[in-house]
Amino acid sequence: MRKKIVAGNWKMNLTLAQGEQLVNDIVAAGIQLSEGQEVVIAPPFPYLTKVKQLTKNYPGIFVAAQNCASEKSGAYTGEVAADMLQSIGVDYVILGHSERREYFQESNAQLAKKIDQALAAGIKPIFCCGEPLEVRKAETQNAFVAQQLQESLFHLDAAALKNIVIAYEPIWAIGTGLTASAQQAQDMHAFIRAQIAEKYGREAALGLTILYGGSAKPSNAPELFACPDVDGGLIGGASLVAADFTAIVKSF
Ligand SMILES: O=C[C@H](O)COP(=O)(O)O
Repeated sequence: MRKKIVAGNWKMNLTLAQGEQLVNDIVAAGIQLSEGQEVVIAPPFPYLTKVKQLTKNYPGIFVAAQNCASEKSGAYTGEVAADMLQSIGVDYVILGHSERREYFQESNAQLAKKIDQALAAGIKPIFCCGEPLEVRKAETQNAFVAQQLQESLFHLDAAALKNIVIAYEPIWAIGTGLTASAQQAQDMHAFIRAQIAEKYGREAALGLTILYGGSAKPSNAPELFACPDVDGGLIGGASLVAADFTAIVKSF
């Protein structure tokens, strides 16, 4: 059975004190996770160690970084290497978020290098893919997402792919209040799984965790998570409010 994950991406929000309060409120909610269910918290870099420390006694709660460097080490001022993240106990790293692609010009090829760095460090990538509105309007979203997968992931072998989580995030639904319908999410998730099956075989595809991201909230999470190919969510805005995030986790 594949893993189910609800991940909270704080993006560039909160002070350390606010982040600590949020994590304390989340753990105090006493979420009961079943086997194979995980909660992942992705704070900004400076808070990773603190969040790891606050969650270390809660099995099923993991910590993610929001990015890592495409190089291993060296003269790259301002960058954070995957090995550094591993050295402070980070479990996952979000790679290829549409905000990184848009504002920091991250390409599919560069993301392939980041994926390799993360895997070499023993950190599991949460690889984000998804189409902008004009692509959705032109109904070419499948080809767009297939290219993202091919150019950033398909150089991996089947063993490496087992450590990848994919997050489908239609860009038109991120932070806009517009959510993909459950049917739109299911259709794309099934398409992604079919792409993986074609390249890596049915067993690999069935074992792959695929998250949905884009204006997910307590009111729509149950319907989205009920879709057979939706294995949880990558939550932005709603992950900053403990009551909303824990309500989404309870929709597993
Ligand atoms: O990483 C999270 C996604 O960008 C979704 O953000 P959102 O829930 O605020 O739309």
